[in-house]
Amino acid sequence: MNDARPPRQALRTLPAQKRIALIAHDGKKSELLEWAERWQETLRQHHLMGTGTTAGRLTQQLGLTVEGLMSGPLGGDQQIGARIAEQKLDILVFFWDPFAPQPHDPDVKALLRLATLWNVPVANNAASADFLLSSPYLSERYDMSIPDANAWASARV
Ligand SMILES: O=C(CO)COP(=O)(O)O
Repeated sequence: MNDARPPRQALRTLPAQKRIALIAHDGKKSELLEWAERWQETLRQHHLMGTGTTAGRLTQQLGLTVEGLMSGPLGGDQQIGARIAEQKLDILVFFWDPFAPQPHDPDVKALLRLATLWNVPVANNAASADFLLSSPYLSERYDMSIPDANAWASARV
């Protein structure tokens, strides 16, 4: 089995104003909307993005400005994953539904894998999202470790 791993870690500093992705599967959308309503004043201070339907609901029901990407089953999870790989996302709030298999389950798994790999803070439910948004790091710069992509590439040529 290939067990290659990045040989070194690099430093990444998250900005004080965070780029936050908000995503919910259909069975969890009302829960996310309720949660976001409670946190809307805090959320307004950051840059928000989301998969198509989730972003549309947040804008329509709460008046939040949310950059809407493609709907999840059409590639939205992959777009958020690409933001992570490019260090353009700081926090992921993803209420995925443990009771409903999704047609795009491989995309969901890929997104969660990239978030873990790149050390992105993730909340999968309302309680973990409460903890994340009440962290003092939310409104401060924050230093963290990520895989050193250059060291990884040069170790493999
Ligand atoms: O399916 C999703 C995440 O996997 C969410 O997509 P929508 O926000 O477009 O419903």
